[in-house]
Amino acid sequence: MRARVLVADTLDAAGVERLRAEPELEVEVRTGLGREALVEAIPAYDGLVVRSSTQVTAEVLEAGKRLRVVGRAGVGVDNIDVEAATRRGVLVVNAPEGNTLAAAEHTLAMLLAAARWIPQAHASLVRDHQWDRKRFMGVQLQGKVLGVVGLGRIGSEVARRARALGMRVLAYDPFIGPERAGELGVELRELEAIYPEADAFTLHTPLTEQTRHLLGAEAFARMKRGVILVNCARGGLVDEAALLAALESGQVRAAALDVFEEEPPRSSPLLEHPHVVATPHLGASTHEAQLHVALEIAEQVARALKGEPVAHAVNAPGLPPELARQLEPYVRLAQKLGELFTGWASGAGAFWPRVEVVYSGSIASRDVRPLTNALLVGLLQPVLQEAVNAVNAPVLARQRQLRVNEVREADGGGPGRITVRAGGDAPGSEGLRGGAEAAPVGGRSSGPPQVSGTVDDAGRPILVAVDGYPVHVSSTGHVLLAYNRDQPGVIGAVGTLLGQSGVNIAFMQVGRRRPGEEAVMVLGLDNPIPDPVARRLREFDELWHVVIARW
Ligand SMILES: NC(=O)c1ccc[n+]([C@@H]2O[C@H](COP(=O)([O-])OP(=O)(O)OC[C@H]3O[C@@H](n4cnc5c(N)ncnc54)[C@H](O)[C@@H]3O)[C@@H](O)[C@H]2O)c1
Ligand SMILES: O=C(O)[C@H](O)COP(=O)(O)O
Repeated sequence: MRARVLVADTLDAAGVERLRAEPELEVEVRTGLGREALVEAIPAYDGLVVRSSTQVTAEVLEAGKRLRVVGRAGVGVDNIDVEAATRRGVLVVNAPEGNTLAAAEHTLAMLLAAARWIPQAHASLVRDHQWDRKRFMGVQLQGKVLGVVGLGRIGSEVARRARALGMRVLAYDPFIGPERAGELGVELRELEAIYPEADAFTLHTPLTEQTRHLLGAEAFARMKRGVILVNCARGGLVDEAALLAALESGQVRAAALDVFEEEPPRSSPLLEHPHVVATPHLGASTHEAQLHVALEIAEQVARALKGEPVAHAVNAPGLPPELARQLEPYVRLAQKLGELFTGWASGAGAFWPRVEVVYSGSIASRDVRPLTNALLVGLLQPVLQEAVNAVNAPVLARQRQLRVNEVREADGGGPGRITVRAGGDAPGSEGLRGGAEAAPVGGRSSGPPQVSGTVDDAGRPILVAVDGYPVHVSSTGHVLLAYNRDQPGVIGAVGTLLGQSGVNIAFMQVGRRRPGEEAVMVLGLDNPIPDPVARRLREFDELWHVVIARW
């Protein structure tokens, strides 16, 4: 069945075409759906594409039983309940680069408009037919101080342009280092220190619980009298009631607003104020920006629905495309090892609350977060009813107090190798199960479980060791894993029983350290082992820890 994608906000036609070019996608454009209509429609879709108008609430996500990805054609994801999406395993992707220049240019346009009363003068001349050259006295920007709050993509481009206008730029961004500020010719300051210095302020942070009402009555009171405020980021960053009061008192000379706490703003007194310059959330509205974000999001939504790695995942670790391609075989390997580990470990009824993953060889020096995520998917999926994926696996692991400790062994070159083993201290972790040390719950006769794998030149996952015993399993399918006593007749007896039950053995390997001692047996099977046969295998005296799994 083809995956269905709903485009719920206006998206450049090129983006819709890009999605429609995917043969396995069926795309529908239905803009302007209200809350109820969206909740009713969403169960039929696997992907949803929005801009800032559609509210992707927990209710929408809950209703979207098939939903796998929400694409935001733009930067801000404050209209998407990312937490709810993560809990439900829905990937959220955005297109953060396509509209940077549009938003930066709009910010400058708004700053200049407010400094020179351009919309007010235009309305006076064109609408009221007044030739009034005294009322609209402006202020010069050259030599003035601009306070930039948030020196990310847009803030940086605004700072560059403000510098070109001859402004001194002071910036507040706790997550940006002085080197970056230095490159931009910007001075980093605490916000408090910028208040009394800046002639104009411009906001460029995301709207989060930390930044909501970042500028309120107290902040306005500390600013220079006659300051200009520009907000082309998010309405919620400013306490609008406090801004209105500051405009009325003249503390704020002018406010240039592209965004509002409520959009569209219903009967906001700010819109009536003569010192307000306003646009209806047009920061990203250039042909160029819309084309870029539409193509960027279409590409990512298509990739996500095909199960391919994406560049701008908001709620899962993202990787640059090249690195993602290189790591892809190891992602598959990590998930397979996770599944096998869970099967092997639970074979004796044991539950291992702590797991250690060791990365060695060429992958040891890479960003291994996607691999650990894939491992979590593999560890959890066999024991959970709900669908587990790279988005919700960390949340589900936390809920189940499963901790994975990453260990990297020096990169000695050669192909990457992943070993998953029981135990290992998760740094900073609380004691598990009432403070007990990492220990299996249940019994196991053959020591802590451990599985290791690598990938071959074709990118196929290879199982190379079980509990430290060397094996080499490359083909995929059903496998039987067991410990056996290394003595004549055991392997033959297993083969006979399986043969009599119609189970064909594709290959057989025995990993042993010394002849005559215990060994690990791995059998590749063309068909699954029926339960009664599995039971009889478990009754063999010379065979123990019999596990039927998939590789
Ligand atoms: N008006 C529009 O149409 C329009 C268009 C594009 C983007 N936006 C909005 O502009 C904002 C910035 O977008 P961007 O692409 O530059 O994002 P970005 O992620 O590149 O930059 C945001 C910056 O804010 C900083 N930041 C986060 N919390 C902060 C805090 N508490 N105090 C100070 N700085 C903080 C981050 O460190 C980061 O550098 C977003 O809110 C986005 O939604 C609006
Ligand atoms: O965060 C963004 O990208 C902007 O606010 C643009 O929003 P829009 O896609 O609704 O124009």
